[in-house]
Amino acid sequence: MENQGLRKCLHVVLVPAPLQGHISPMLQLGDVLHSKGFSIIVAHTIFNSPNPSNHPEFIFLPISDNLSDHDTSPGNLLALFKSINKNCEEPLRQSLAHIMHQQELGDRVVCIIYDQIMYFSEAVASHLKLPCMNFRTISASFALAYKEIPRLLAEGYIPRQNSMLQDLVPGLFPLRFTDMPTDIGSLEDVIENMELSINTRNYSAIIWNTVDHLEQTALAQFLQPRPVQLFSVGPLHKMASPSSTSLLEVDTSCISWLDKQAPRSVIYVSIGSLAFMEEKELTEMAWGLASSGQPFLWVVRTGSECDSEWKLLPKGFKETIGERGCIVKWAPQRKVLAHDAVGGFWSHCGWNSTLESLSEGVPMICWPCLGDQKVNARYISHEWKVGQQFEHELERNAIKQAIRGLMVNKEGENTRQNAMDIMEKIRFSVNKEGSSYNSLNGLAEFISSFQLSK
Ligand SMILES: O=c1ccn([C@@H]2O[C@H](COP(=O)(O)OP(=O)(O)O[C@H]3O[C@H](CO)[C@@H](O)[C@H](O)[C@H]3O)[C@@H](O)[C@H]2O)c(=O)[nH]1
Repeated sequence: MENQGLRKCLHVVLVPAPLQGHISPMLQLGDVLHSKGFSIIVAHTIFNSPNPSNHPEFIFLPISDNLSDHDTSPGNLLALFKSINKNCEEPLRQSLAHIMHQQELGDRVVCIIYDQIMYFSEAVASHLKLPCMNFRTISASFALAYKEIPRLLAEGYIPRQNSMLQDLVPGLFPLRFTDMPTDIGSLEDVIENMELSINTRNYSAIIWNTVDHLEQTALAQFLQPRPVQLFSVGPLHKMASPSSTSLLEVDTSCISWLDKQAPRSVIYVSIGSLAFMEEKELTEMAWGLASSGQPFLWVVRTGSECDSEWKLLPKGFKETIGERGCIVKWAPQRKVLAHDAVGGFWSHCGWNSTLESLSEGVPMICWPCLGDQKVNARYISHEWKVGQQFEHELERNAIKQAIRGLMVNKEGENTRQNAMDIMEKIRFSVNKEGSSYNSLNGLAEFISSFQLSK
């Protein structure tokens, strides 16, 4: 039962991790909770701060972090997460204590919802005697694979010889050892990071940006042997307002270019906010796209030292492709994937991109780069069968064949049909009485109950 009038005075504190793939779903969660009547406080690091002007309905609370010059390249992520957890606890505690003691908020702050990476928030919640909830922006399938690493180590399955990396992992079908998340840092780092998140399990519930239809089995397995209240409320971008959650400036000019392309003819290429292509890989990708014969929209991210994406691309490429290719630094991805002209997505398989593609019925070519992406790619290609995994060296002929295989050849037709079927299931889950819709209402009731029990 909705009780929006009562909720208006209840404030929920969100603590997003300062990375694009984490901030977006947290702001979307804030948006849907706001639509359920709650007031939203976003307690964010100054480093990679979200843009408050995109969300005038939220209160933004900057937390000092000493992170101004931190590097978000993949090799430095674990160090970044450790710095955040070391530096941010006290500033968050002080900022929240301050606003809670202000007359107008009083005891109306009801709970903290924190990104899994921001686990220092648990100590803050405990200090302020607030309940807290853990928010997951990754797939449950990945979380399960990560959680199983100690078992696989104890049973002697990992580390594994290179020649046996294609074997299936016992108990984790369809994953192979090569898909396992043991490359996030050293194996010790993986274990330490995981221990930290397991040991800090004092949260009242997990909120997961996923869909039961896709991940029910992984979710159930993940929750064993210590079940906890779970709300699977994804894909959040389908339930939130379309306000921008982007940290980078979006180039919308590609939409008018897409308007001129034939339905389902365009291959969209993007590898998210963290991964980069090396110069040689960019060259191969460029000539692979050129020789595929398909129109393409390619997000080529430049480092700050290079002001034009074209400077990174091979000589003669621009002239060769003419109007057939559109290159941008950062695209309005959700709009792009929803556009009729887009027929395929060459993706790194970040979880947000995966959910965004599945929600629009766009089949994928999976080119995972880091972290959870190999697990997602395996599920996309072998469980949901909505994509084809690219496992060759990034070389122009292989790229051309993969693109034509998905976009033109007969083999892509089944993949496309599966993607359309999954799109329908996702639409059903976010509509009235669907699993995510119901889960979101359950979450709103759960949060309201914190106030009643005060
Ligand atoms: O030109 C672009 C490219 C991307 N995006 C958006 O950026 C987000 C990218 O998120 P994601 O696909 O999850 O990739 P990453 O940014 O790489 O996200 C990190 O965080 C995710 C969630 O934890 C993980 O699944 C990824 O592996 C990890 O790299 C998506 O919402 C996209 O819509 C744009 O708006 N414009």
